Amino acid sequence: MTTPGTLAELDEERAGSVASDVQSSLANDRIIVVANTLPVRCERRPDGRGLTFCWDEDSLLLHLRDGLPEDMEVLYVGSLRADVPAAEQEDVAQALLDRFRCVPAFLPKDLSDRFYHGFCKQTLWPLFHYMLPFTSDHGGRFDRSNWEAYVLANKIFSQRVIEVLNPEDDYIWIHDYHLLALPSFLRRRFNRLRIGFFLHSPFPSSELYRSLPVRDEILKSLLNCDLIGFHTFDYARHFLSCCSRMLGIEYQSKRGYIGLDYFGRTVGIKIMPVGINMMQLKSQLQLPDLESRVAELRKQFNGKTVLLGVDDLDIFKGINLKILAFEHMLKTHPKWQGRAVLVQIANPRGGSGKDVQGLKAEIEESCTRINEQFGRSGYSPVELVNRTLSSVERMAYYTVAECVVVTAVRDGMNLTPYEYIVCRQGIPDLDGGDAPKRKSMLVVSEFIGCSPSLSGAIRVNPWNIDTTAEAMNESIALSENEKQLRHEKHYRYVSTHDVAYWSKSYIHDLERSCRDHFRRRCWGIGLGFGFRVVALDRNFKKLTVDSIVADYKKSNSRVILLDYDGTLVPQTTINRTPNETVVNIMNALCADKKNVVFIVSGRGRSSLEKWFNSCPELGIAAEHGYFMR
Ligand SMILES: O=P(O)(O)OC[C@H]1O[C@H](O[C@H]2O[C@H](CO)[C@@H](O)[C@H](O)[C@H]2O)[C@H](O)[C@@H](O)[C@@H]1O
Repeated sequence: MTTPGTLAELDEERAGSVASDVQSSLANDRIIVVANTLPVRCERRPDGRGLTFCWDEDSLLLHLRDGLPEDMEVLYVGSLRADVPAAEQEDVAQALLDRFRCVPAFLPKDLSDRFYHGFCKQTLWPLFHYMLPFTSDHGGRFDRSNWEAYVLANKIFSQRVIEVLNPEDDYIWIHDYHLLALPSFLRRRFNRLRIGFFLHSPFPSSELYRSLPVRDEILKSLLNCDLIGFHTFDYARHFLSCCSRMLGIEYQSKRGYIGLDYFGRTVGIKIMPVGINMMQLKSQLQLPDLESRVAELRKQFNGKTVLLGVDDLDIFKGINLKILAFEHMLKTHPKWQGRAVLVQIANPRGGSGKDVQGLKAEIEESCTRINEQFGRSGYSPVELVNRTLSSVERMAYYTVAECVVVTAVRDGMNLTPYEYIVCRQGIPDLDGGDAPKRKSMLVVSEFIGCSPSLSGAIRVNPWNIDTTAEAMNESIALSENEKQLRHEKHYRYVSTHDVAYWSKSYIHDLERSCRDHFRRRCWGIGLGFGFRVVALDRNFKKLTVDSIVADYKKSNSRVILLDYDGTLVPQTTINRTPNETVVNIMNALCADKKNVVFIVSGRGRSSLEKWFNSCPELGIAAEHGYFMR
């Protein structure tokens, strides 16, 4: 289990090495950021003719640009949150490319449903949040057609990438669980492409992950990347143990870097929790609307202590557990009756499936029961806000809240506590009076990615209603001084580990992981007898003999792998024994200390050993690798 200290230390160590040489070597390169959705909002014009677009300022992917070198071009590939009829797609694609450097992937409706609502939301989302998806509630079986739709959708994303790709100069950065199959499609085409991946959701324990029928395909696809990023040490650890148990691939750790060897490449593992966009949040704190909204809320909750929850309406956010814990707190600490209010914002963005409808009904029922039992004139203990709030409204709630409570049963990261801390720092006159005192309190689930980074938060097991109720009581009852100290500690961390810090660190490691792609040279040579040489580089491009000879002379360490039939002897000959020239060439190659030479063949060991008896330095991998000399 990692501690905040060790994670932070690892960050600092790495950040120190985000040196200017890396930044300058990245300048003029281009990065293609691929995610399920583009960081643009679109709306149909009121007259129904065409769409209008603007940047989605709430999108994390939009702000990762802040950590990249200024002159690094960023291109986005992803889908739009809108149905675009086929007749409009070309114009929309052109407009998005020209104005936003965005490349849309249009998926047919049926495919998109089976990809997103099917495999993403019915299989991967529950599994990655520790719920076995193949129970009777979820159809009782693995739906292979949804997986096929997922693969096909990923292929369509890869085609959009390939259309704009410059394989020698571009970096690819793929995001989240929707696109786990994408690296395979890209690597298959471009062996030297620089590919990074970041998983925003949790990666579950191997004991759960192993139940997925397509577990190997997904792991292998991820291993086609050069760098795989996770929010926490635990998610990375689970991934590594899946690779070990399911694929037999072990990792090595050297000077703080973790790597796995896969088909001749080292795949780096990066642990780096994401942060928020400090600049954007700070500028929003200056908005005049915010002040007036804060004043309204202060009036509404005058004399009350506000505990706040801000969650997507999703079954893994533990919203009902929070409401039940609050109810328990009112019972066990009656002094809060009439004085404490839980405001729960339930953002309906998450979806509208059967699960979500059931969850909504359950939450509403709990709220009604608590308000009937403890409410009185002018006091409703639980206020449920069942709509999507603007960022200004959300910030106003943060500003008036004494404590934020996150009881998700699993969440990749969860940035609600971070936003809250910055909002509480931003408004100086929280207490009124002369000396502004900034304070904030957090109760957070131990099952969410931000938990290890927030050492001043009260951590809870959200399934335990009693201890969560106690934590809520403790958080609001703590001394003012203690609340200030915890706030200061959190603010220091959150303000220095923002989204720009995250992307800067990620791209630095991606560059480092890919550096030796261009250092190591690799050819495949087929000798057709009659001595016609066909040499191919890693991208299957034909090479000239001159360029091979030049590279050969330059290199200090060479591995030469030779097939036997069709390479050392003609394919058509009946006598398969190598002639004297071939044996001499083998010995000459082996005599050079810079060379390691192997014959790699499906032939039996006895004939190869006999034929090359006079070449003691020559390696033999016979019988398709079952025998090695
Ligand atoms: O619902 P989706 O469209 O499938 O997207 C899933 C969620 O993506 C975002 O959350 C994820 O990334 C966050 C930042 O790294 C992380 O805090 C969170 O734990 C991840 O699940 C988005 O913020 C959510 O609203 C989406 O539901």
